[in-house]
Amino acid sequence: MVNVLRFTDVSYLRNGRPILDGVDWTVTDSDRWVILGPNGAGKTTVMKLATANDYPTTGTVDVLDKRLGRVDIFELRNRIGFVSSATARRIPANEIVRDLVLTAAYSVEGRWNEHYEDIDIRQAERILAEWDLAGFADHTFGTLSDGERKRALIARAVMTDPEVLLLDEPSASLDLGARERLLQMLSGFAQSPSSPAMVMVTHHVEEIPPGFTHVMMLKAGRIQAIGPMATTLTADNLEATFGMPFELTAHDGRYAAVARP
Ligand SMILES: Nc1ncnc2c1ncn2[C@@H]1O[C@H](COP(=O)(O)OP(=O)(O)OP(=O)(O)O)[C@@H](O)[C@H]1O
Repeated sequence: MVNVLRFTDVSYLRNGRPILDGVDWTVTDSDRWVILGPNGAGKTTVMKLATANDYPTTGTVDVLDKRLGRVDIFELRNRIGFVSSATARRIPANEIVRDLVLTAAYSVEGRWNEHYEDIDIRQAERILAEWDLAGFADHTFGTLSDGERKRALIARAVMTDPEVLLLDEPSASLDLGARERLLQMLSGFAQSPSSPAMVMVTHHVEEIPPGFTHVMMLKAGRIQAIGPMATTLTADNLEATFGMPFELTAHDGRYAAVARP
């Protein structure tokens, strides 16, 4: 078991306000984590630290066994897969989907003068098929639906064989069918022993893919509950995190929560 992420007593202050406070969290290579919490709880800030895009104010963050602040973060970022709505905004609308995935191996957006190896081309084709994008390989990113875009960004993120895959609200804005298709794929990916550690931010228990093993529940920058999914995702912890009582049901590894009257 290898530690992929380790937060030790992490705080993150802005304008004198704690955005994160006393966060202790360890992710090992076989873990699949969900970070759940209301708007403004600090979920995206956790992702910023976990992707080496920012530093804690106090406490320490180790990413892939390297202490932030002491390591060349560019070397580290090549080993991290990250998908967020901001990632999508950086992709030119005329980028060809096959190139979008293929160029990840060379850490550039847009295809320039790289000489691609056959092995990379085969890997890109395999990953496109795995994420149900084979039929879109020659399409441009700008013509894809939201669901197809999300899958294309995940395909790009896994192209480099990252040691951790971080997804910030991957199913936000998707219609029911697109969401369910994405969740099925994420669930399959999460359950494969060859997949990297995964961390996914969401607002909704309905969006937790089966196969995710742990949950961190954040409220106002502090951990409200943390641990294995089965024992930590409870109606009581949801109430403590979201500030209202819920009826929580679980069926075949999927969860649903509705307000208790
Ligand atoms: N650099 C910053 N400067 C000032 N305030 C910040 C900064 N970064 C985050 N915040 C504030 O910290 C709080 C937590 O933000 P964050 O984006 O991490 O929350 P979140 O849980 O991801 O929210 P959402 O679910 O709405 O995306 C918010 O109130 C936000 O306005």
